[in-house]
Amino acid sequence: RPAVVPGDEPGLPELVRKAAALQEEISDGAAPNGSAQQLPQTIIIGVRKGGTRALLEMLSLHPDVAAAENEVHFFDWEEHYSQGLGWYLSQMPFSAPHQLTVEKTPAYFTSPKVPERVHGMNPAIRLLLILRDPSERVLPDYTQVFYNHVQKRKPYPSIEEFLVRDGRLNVDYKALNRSLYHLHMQNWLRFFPLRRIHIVDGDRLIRDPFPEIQKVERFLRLSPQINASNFY
Ligand SMILES: Nc1ncnc2c1ncn2[C@@H]1O[C@H](COP(=O)(O)OS(=O)(=O)O)[C@@H](OP(=O)(O)O)[C@H]1O
Repeated sequence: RPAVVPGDEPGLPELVRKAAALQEEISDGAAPNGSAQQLPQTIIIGVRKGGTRALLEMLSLHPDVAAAENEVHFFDWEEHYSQGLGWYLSQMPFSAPHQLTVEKTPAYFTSPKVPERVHGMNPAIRLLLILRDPSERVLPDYTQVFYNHVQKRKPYPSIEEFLVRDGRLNVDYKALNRSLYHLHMQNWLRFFPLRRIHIVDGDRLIRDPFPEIQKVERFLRLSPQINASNFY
């Protein structure tokens, strides 16, 4: 249970006013077809290697969704966060007023400062979190770094050397620590009630994506537009 359950709406009118002012400043009247950049109304916060790219691509099938192509790293990288919401807005795609803007940055889930910062932007935001079997997830997390080293012809320790230290599981190993979902979840629940966080089952998303995507549509209050025939 969250220690603090903030009310949903306080601060929102102020945010909307700020965002409108920023949009005007940034889009400079040059937006195509009356579209504009909007701050995201939903964020895929993680987990790294959980299937975040697949989820974003699937969600992009919906005509009322506009997705930022790249990982923005606004709330977790100081050099971005220090530039303020205007910078964040400038990273968003142009969208029609009825569209939802979404960005995905998997590192948000495990960055302790991020929940408070996201809450500061919009306490009513809807968060998407895709999780998969935590022990399986560690492997691609290790493998990505391993391959980076191989490409540069640099040596890299075996995964066993990272996972076990002094005969015990090494929870300080980053790839393993990211799989300790309950620890990271506690940070989010201090700022957001559980009903604001929709958890996608990443293992099911691979086996049978359509039902998982239908749940996401309902959570985001999108009309049901994605079909079973979109998946083959
Ligand atoms: N439908 C579908 N299509 C393609 N890939 C899928 C899909 N569902 C899940 N996955 C698996 O997602 C893993 C990559 O996760 P992310 O996109 O979150 O990675 S990253 O954090 O952005 O680097 C990556 O896992 P590994 O194969 O274990 O590396 C993908 O296989």
